[in-house]
Amino acid sequence: MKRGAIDSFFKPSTPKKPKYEVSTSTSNHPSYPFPIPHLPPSIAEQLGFAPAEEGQTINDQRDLDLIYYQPYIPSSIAPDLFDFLRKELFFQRVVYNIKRGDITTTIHTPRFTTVFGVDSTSLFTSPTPDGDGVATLVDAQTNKPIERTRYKCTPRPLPQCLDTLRKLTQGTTGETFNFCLVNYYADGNDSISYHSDDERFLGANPAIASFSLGARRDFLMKHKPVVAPTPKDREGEEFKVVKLGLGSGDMVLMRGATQANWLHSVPKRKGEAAGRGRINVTFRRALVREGTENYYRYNVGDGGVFRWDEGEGRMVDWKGGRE
Ligand SMILES: O=C(O)CCC(=O)C(=O)O
Ligand SMILES: [Fe+2]
Repeated sequence: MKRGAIDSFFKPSTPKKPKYEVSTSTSNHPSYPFPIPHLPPSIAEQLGFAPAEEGQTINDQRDLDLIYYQPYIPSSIAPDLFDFLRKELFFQRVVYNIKRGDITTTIHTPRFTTVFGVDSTSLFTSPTPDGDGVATLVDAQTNKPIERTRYKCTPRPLPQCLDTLRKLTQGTTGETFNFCLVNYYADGNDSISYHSDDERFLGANPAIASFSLGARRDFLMKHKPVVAPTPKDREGEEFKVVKLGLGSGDMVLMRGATQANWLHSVPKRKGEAAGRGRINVTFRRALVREGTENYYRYNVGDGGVFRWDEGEGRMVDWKGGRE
């Protein structure tokens, strides 16, 4: 008997992770660099059991209104959903300039991003059920194709895989979403700094559903500085930093007064999970065109497309199929 055979006889066999079966149907659109396969049937089927756990309300500090699903995506499919999205979506690494007075600063977004969706003034017609049809952008009121000048950017419809998750999330939360932003944090050096998603184009008290897949990362929240106390502010009130160690499959719904009053971030980190990737998927609702322009500007930009390379184990410049 060969040595390896004895080893494998005595070692408890680690079951090979069943790889999902790739769907042959795809979502296509002229704005996509390449087609995106539909959700693998095994993932789609198990999503029927989501949310895997009931949401826990976190509202023990002023203006904080969260529902934390730990997890939302069943643990049986979270690893496959992570692999699928990382492999099948296209990403950008956006660089942009900000001007403050005479000074221009170049910002290198410290993560990969991608975005799909359009604000509520427009909508994409549904493609045919077999997925072969191509969605066209129409006016939400008249249902007529939009004028070419409505957007400077090129809005992209949600692919079936993300639209399935969007509908599920709408059903669970009772909220409506028309945008999907995806972040890929390649390792512990990728991050998002403290900010709030309080843009006017989201309207008052926006609800944002935020999913985590892959490596566990800390999600920190802190109250915005109270500059001019109003009657509802309490003298000397102190806020605690909220720290959620978001694991694969978790979902945080941020709603109510949260965005207006709290900042959130995913800081850089060193150590154990720092070398592994993490995907964040957020669903939001933009009400007006500025939202669409803003989201495409900061999540697509004008640089190249990246795609996951399984052999290299990293995102690589994607040049296929372009003339
Ligand atoms: O990655 C996360 O969990 C947060 C992402 C986020 O805050 C954003 O995209 O606005
Ligand atoms: Fe955010």
